[in-house]
Amino acid sequence: MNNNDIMAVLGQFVPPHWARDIASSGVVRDTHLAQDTLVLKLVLPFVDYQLDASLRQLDSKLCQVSGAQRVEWQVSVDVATLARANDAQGVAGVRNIIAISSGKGGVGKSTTAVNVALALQKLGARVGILDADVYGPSIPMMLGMMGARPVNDGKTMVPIQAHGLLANSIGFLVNEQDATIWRGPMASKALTQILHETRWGELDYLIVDLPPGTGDIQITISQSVPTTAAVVVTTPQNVALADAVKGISMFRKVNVPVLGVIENMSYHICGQCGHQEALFGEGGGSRVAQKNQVPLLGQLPLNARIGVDMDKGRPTMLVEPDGEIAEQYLTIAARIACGLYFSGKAIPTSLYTRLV
Ligand SMILES: Nc1ncnc2c1ncn2[C@@H]1O[C@H](COP(=O)(O)OP(=O)(O)OP(=O)(O)O)[C@@H](O)[C@H]1O
Repeated sequence: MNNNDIMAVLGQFVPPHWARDIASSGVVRDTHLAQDTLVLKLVLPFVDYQLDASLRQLDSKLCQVSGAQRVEWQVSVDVATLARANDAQGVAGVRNIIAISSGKGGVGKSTTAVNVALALQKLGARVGILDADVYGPSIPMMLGMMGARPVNDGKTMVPIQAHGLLANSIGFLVNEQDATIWRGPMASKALTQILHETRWGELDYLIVDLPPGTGDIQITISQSVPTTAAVVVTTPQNVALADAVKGISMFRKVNVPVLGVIENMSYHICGQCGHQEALFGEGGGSRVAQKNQVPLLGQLPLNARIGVDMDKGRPTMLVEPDGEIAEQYLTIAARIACGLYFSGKAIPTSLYTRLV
């Protein structure tokens, strides 16, 4: 067996969502023949969705060049730490922080943040979620954890565990009325404290649900969280799209890379006849994405079940894990994870130092 022939086959294949082919992505750790089986060991620095199926397309070619009868793919994940925006110092144990934002309120940013976090987890990552929406923390409700209180030893907090996610929110710590009167610097100070004083353990991705808008408060918070990259959620209405553009430019001003745009409530599917209708116009999200040279990461339907279930603390990813909507969240999560890796610069993952 000639290894160069095998790498040549792998070098011609770019899996969906990837920016480079398998050979030049540096993920191939070992190739060897075990009797009539070609064993290929890959270690991915990001989580992916449905990679196995696409790798299978290479089997016959690989058998041809290696003389093997079958191919065994051994794929595992060790998520890389990517350089943070502005080379900011990281949070102990947290490899990557992804901010989810929206220029406008009520577009489904928190709904998307929770479902994307659960999707990343389903793809094999260790995931946390930080509710930075100081003026309307909705993560406790969306995770079905209203009234929960993180255990506090005076210095650090143990995050709330919900459906396998580690979560913290201002909503777990103070009354909503108290938070809403905070001004920008106080809100961002409180948030920085929560971020650094939570015992996150080891996380591959920490999803941060930012407050909606593009004003001073959002800028201060974006700068006080050592973000790796951001995602902008919008709906297709013109007003929301205009604010999404503002969101993208806000992140660019503070040098935070934007991984792409998610269009929520893109179209409505009639519960009776299945008819699909673009209630708020078509193509808005993709126009914004194209114009600003970022990918459109996905389009989610306006679906009463997403809203009703979420408001009861039952995210769609959990209620219908094998449904069409879950599949869309999984694809979006894979695009985010791949985009983060291929657009960033991997840095050494520092050893987890326990906060004491
Ligand atoms: N795709 C969807 N289909 C139907 N309902 C949705 C969808 N996405 C979100 N919703 C519902 O819309 C409402 C607003 O969603 P959410 O709280 O996630 O928005 P938001 O952008 O985070 O709002 P804000 O930041 O202003 O608090 C919620 O009741 C939620 O359940």
